Amino acid sequence: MTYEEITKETVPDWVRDSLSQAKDWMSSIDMSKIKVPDLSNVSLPTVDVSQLPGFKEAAVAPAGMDDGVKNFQAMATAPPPGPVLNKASSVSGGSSGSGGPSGSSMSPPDQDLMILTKKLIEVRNLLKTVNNNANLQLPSIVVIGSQSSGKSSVLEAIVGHEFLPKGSNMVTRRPIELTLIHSENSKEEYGEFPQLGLGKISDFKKIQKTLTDLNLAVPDSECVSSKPIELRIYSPNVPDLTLVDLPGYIQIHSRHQPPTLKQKISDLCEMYIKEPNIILAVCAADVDLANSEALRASRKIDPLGHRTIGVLTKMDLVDPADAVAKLNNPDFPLQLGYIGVVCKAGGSGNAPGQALIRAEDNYFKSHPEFRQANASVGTPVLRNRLMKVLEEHMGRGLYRIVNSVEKELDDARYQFKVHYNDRKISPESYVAEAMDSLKTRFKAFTKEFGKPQVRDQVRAMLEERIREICEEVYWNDPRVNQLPKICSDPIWTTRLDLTFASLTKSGVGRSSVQLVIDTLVQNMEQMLSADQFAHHPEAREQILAFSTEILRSKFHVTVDQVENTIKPYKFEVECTEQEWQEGVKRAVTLLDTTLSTSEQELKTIKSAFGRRRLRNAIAQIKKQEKEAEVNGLPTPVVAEPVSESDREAKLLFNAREALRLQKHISTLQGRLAALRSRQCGVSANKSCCPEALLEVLADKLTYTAVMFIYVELLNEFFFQLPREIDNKLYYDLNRQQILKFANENPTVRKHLEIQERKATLELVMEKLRSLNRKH
Ligand SMILES: Nc1nc2c(ncn2[C@@H]2O[C@H](COP(=O)(O)OP(=O)(O)OP(=O)(O)O)[C@@H](O)[C@H]2O)c(=O)[nH]1
Repeated sequence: MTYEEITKETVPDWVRDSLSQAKDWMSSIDMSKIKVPDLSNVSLPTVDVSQLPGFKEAAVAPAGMDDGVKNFQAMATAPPPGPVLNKASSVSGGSSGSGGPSGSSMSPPDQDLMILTKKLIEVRNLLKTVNNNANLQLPSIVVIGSQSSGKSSVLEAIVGHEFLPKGSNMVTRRPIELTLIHSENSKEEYGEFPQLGLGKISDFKKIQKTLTDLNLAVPDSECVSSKPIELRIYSPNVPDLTLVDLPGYIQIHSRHQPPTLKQKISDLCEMYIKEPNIILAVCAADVDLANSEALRASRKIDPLGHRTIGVLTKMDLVDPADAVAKLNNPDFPLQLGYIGVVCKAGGSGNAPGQALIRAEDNYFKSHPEFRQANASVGTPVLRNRLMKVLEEHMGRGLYRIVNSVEKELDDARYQFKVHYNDRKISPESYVAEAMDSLKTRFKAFTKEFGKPQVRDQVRAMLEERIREICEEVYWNDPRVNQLPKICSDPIWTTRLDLTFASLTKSGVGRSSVQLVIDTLVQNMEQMLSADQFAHHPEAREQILAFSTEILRSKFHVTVDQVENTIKPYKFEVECTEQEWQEGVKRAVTLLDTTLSTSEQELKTIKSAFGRRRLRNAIAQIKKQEKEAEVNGLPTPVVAEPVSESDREAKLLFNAREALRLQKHISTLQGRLAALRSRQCGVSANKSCCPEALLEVLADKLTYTAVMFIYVELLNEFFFQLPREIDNKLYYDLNRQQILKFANENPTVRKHLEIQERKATLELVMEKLRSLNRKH
């Protein structure tokens, strides 16, 4: 391509101007002082323009300049890449020329070569996060070969480190998807297992150990699994490549291995060597190529050898002349050729790296047969060829992948529009929204659960207690109906004091605080079971735990406060006439409800047994009771019948219950009449109307208790809980926990997935378009 052709195309004006300026300067300077690289097949003037005064300033890319322009700068200063299978990379110059695997960083031609591959590897990694659609696959180099053919040694020579599992017990059991990432500006070399999230591993022994463990985790009974292990290696000494190491082909299975193993390995390899992947068929040079399983498999799937590279390992183990002859393998010619390597020099085995490459280079140089035949040999040559072939295949697949990504993107955009009306969310916004809605519901609850509601609860609890006390002390005593006449009798005043004490000393503080706490916890549980929190059991438990924690921390102090403040009522209660009237009213209501409950129970018994039968049975019981009384015997007890079929016993039992209820109803009616009488209209007659006095007392206890429960417990809880929710479930969460929380909700997970897929595909599309233009 001529200078004019180059500049006419996609080059921005400022670059064209700089180059044209450079061209003018060239004619005015002394060419003899300038270093002239070999640009024989380019029609640019043979000059390294970067050496020219003023070029550097002009060529510094302005911020935001895209990679295409940067590439062009590189192209302007470097010799152009040769054809894909450049014979210059044979033993005559290639083994030392293309940058050793563990030597310095890539030389400029390699950098150029790698840009498309690098970008497409990025694209590939992005696509992997979207889905496993076969149409979105970019080519990888798949390494196949018989066991011990030297596959691992070749891969390690390319990487420059020993990191693959070793051992006799079939240690490669899963595909290892290896991505090599050339990190130009860093000296750091490390590996990462993206599926495991172990972070950077700089020790290659550790990488080897992890790989071995992952492989050996496949049980002996299965021996092989198709689940790949992903490994990424970052280094300034590796080219950008994607490789897959597979279990080696076997001839026969051993005693402990499954009989289907041979077939399983073949199937696994066949799955991987399909289009668009490139096949690296590894064969040991000391074995007859006609028997090579790798070549056999590749011939089946790639009969014309368009995408197969043959690698002959162990070249040192055969006569050099024979080795050269094997490289031309006429039985199965490959368009991408054969390359010979020695990955274990001197028989002792060098660690992969510089020393191994030097030893290999020495070996090939020390045998003139290779030089004379201009044979393609050496790991650097192999490495270079892999880069070129991968780039070429990636370039070829570009159009196909652009189309597939476009289709996927259209689909993702459609789904996003139809299902979510293009509404964007983020895991963070979802967490914030979930917490806000919880806090809003909590606030609504605090309004609903004000002092009046708490008071109702505590009062209802004390009413129940009054009922129990009255039943025990008054309503079960037959003399109580004479009370209006005999209430000044000391026996009744003493009883009144006892009743009074049993209410005030019954642990009102503890039980009222516990009652409020139970209600709060119950409400929290209800709140957290509703809506979105139903999807977040862990967060729900956490909120409940710190709610209970706040309440627990306030429990004792609130109980003490309540008990202290109600202490004066343990000795006396003063009340106004107004308060007394209110007390009487409440006592009447209490008796009314108790009365109607008893009446209802009696009615149920009557309708179950019939009035006549019941009357007769009651008469029989009364007779028995009379006889017992006459004879000075205790009242006969009728036990509850065990068998449902014992109808007679059941009747007698219920008759006794009906008798009790009749007496009870009569007592309650008597008490109601007393409470409604003029006698109970004034507070001076307390001992005649104990129910009213207990009601007055309960009211005072309730007001006092609720006041302190509100101040010490509720206010604190209402204030602290929203802050705890913010601190522990919002600010404290790391990115991982936020993602986990959001993904627990299936609706949100789906929304995020489609949104993520769309965003990734848009990014991929952008990268692909820019690459496509450059390509
Ligand atoms: N002499 C010599 N030995 C080699 C060469 N390449 C590999 N070897 C040796 O061959 C043996 C097998 O090599 P590996 O790289 O483990 O072979 P593999 O194909 O990965 O073996 P499996 O993973 O068991 O299938 C090892 O002892 C290597 O040291 C070579 O170029 N020359």
